[in-house]
Amino acid sequence: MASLTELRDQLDAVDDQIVRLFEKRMDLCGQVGEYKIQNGKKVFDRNRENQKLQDVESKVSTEFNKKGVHELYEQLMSMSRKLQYQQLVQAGALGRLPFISVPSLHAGNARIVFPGTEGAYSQAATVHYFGENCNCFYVQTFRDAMEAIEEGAADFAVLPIENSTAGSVDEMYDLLVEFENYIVGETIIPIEHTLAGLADAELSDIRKVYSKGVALLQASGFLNAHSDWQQISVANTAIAAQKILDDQDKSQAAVCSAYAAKAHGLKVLAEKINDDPDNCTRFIVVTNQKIFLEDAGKISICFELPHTSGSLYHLLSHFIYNDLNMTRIESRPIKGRNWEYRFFIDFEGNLADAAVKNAIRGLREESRSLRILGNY
Ligand SMILES: C=C(O[C@@H]1C=C(C(=O)O)C=C[C@H]1O)C(=O)O
Repeated sequence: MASLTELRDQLDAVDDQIVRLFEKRMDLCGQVGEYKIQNGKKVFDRNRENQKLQDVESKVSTEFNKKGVHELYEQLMSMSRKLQYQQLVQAGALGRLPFISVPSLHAGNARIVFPGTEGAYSQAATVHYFGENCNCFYVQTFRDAMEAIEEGAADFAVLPIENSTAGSVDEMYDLLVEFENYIVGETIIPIEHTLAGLADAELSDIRKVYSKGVALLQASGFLNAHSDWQQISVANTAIAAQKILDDQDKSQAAVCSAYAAKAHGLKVLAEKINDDPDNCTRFIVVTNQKIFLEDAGKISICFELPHTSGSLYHLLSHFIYNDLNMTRIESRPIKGRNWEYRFFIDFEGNLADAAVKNAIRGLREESRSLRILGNY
C-alpha cells in the first residue's frame, strides 16, 4: 500500500489540475458574462443548470459521488453567476436604482402618525425620533397607520417592529409586505411598564388587568404572582389606560408606561414591573416614497423561496460573496400556501454600494418576489 506521503503527493497533483481547470472554467464563464451583457440575456439560466447537474451526475458511479458532484457543481455554477453579476455592475448594466437618495428626510413640517392613543410607547418613539415639537397624531391600529401613509394622510409613521424580550412584531412584517411603504429610519426606546389604576384604587382592589398582549407577557413574572387577576388583551397599552379611566371601576388596572398613566390621570400602583429591566423596543419610521438617506447603513429586504432543499443556503451565499454582514433573519408563513415561507433579512450597507447592488441583483434573479423594504 502507498504511504500517506505518496498518497498526498498524488492528491496535490490532482488538485493542481482541478485548480487550473477551475480558473479555466471561471474564465469561460466570464466570457459568457460578456456575451450576456452584449445581448441582454439573464445571468441565471435554470434549465441549463439543471441539465448540467443531470449530466455530471450521470458521469459518476456511486450514489455518494452523485451527491458530491451535484453539490460541487451547484457551488461552481453559483460562483460563476456571482462573477457575472459583478461584470454587470461594472458595466453599469444594472438599470436605474428604483430608490432616490436624499440628504435628509425634510421632516420639519411633516405629519407623523403613530398607533395607539395619547401616551403610547409609539408616541414616545415618535418624539424620540422627530423631536418634542413634531406634528403627530394617532390612529388605532398598525394597519390604520400604514393606510394613513399609503393614502398620504401622513408623511411618516412610527411603528414597533421588534422587542428585546418578546421578539418580532409579526403583524408588522406582514403589513410591510402588504403595503407599498418603505422604511427610512429606526429608533430604539426603553420600555418600562407600570401597573396603573384609578386614583382611589389600591393594589388589593385589582381583579382585572388590561394591556397589549406582549406587554402582559413582558410583565408575566409580576402578573403571575397574582394568580387571581384576570389578564385581558387590548390593542395597545395606552388604550388600556384609557379604558381604566373610562370604566371608572377600581378593580381594573392597566399595564402601561408611567407617561400613559399620567396622561390618563391614573395612579401608579406598581413601578417597573417588566421581567427584564433592560426591556426595549425597536421602532421603524415608514414613508410612501422610495427614498433612502445618503448615509443609510442598513437594508431590509424580503423574498420568497422555492420549496426545495438548499434554496435558502444558496441565497445567503450572496451575502458571503459580497462581504455583506447580515444582522437579522426572520421568516413568516405565506398566506394560502401552507409550509412555504417568506424570509426577511437585514444587512449592513447602502443601496449605492457596488457590493449591495451585486447581491441584490443575484437575490432578485434567484428568489421569488424580492422586495427592498428600505435602506435606513
Ligand atoms: C455560465 C453560464 O451562466 C450561469 C452559470 C452556469 C455554469 O456555471 O455552468 C450555467 C448557467 C447559468 O446560470 C451560462 O449561462 O452558461
